[in-house]
Amino acid sequence: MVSPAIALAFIPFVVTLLIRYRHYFCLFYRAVLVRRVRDYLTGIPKEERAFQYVLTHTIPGDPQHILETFDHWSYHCEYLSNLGPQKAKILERLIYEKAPLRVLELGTYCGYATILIAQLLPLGARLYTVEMDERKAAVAEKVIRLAGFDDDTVELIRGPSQEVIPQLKEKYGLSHVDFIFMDHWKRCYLRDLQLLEAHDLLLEGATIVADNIIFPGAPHFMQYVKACGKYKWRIHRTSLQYFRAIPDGVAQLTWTGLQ
Ligand SMILES: C[S@@+](CC[C@H](N)C(=O)[O-])C[C@H]1O[C@@H](n2cnc3c(N)ncnc32)[C@H](O)[C@@H]1O
Repeated sequence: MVSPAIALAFIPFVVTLLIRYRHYFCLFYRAVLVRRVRDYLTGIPKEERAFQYVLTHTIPGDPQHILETFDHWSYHCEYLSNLGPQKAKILERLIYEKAPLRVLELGTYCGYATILIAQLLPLGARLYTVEMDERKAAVAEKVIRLAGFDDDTVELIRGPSQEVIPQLKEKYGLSHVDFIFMDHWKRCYLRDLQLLEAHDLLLEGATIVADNIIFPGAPHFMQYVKACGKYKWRIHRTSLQYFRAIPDGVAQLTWTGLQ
């Protein structure tokens, strides 16, 4: 049995922890607890609820308006792990600068970054986006079509990245990519980067953008990038989507072509 005096001594420690990490608790509350309760009460998955809101509040065929509607939902209703408006500016600038023709996105989710990228692509460019979760892919498909993009501009590939990447050349006719946006599970970043290298999919000078490099972080991926000598890299410091108080970063790599 813990004596009341010892228990009392812990109170300042617990209070300090709660104050210091309040934003992370808030994230856990919004992203996990609220989601579970609403999933249970409505019987509809969170991403489908978000889509129903977007469908009734947005202008079809206007990708920018769809993005704003998603942002409104994520700020005011339920947290979604979309790229969000701050990081969108970083990605937007890079797409403008690089004007890529063959883009690969790993982790489509609801299609937020997909339509952000697709609306900025030069004429004749194509975006391949990979999602392994069938329910999320179904929502993304509806969002992509709602934004007005057809199969020639955006191809949604259903399946885990580790199975899709080795098939990109033969099955999807994608000989090389010049821009990659990695935003799937962070533990897959390193494996998939090495898969892209092994299957000779990276065009010299290709840009790879990897989200959530600080929170939750991808330390093995960054260690490899820094040590292997095959990439030039930099980190764009920003904050977690829809949580300005939680620091995060987006990594920008350039493939030098050196094996
Ligand atoms: C953070 S969300 C992506 C957000 C999206 N890029 C956006 O900005 O709107 C991560 C998504 O990656 C998907 N995912 C995770 N690991 C994957 C893998 N190995 N292959 C394909 N999809 C994956 C998850 O199902 C989830 O939908």
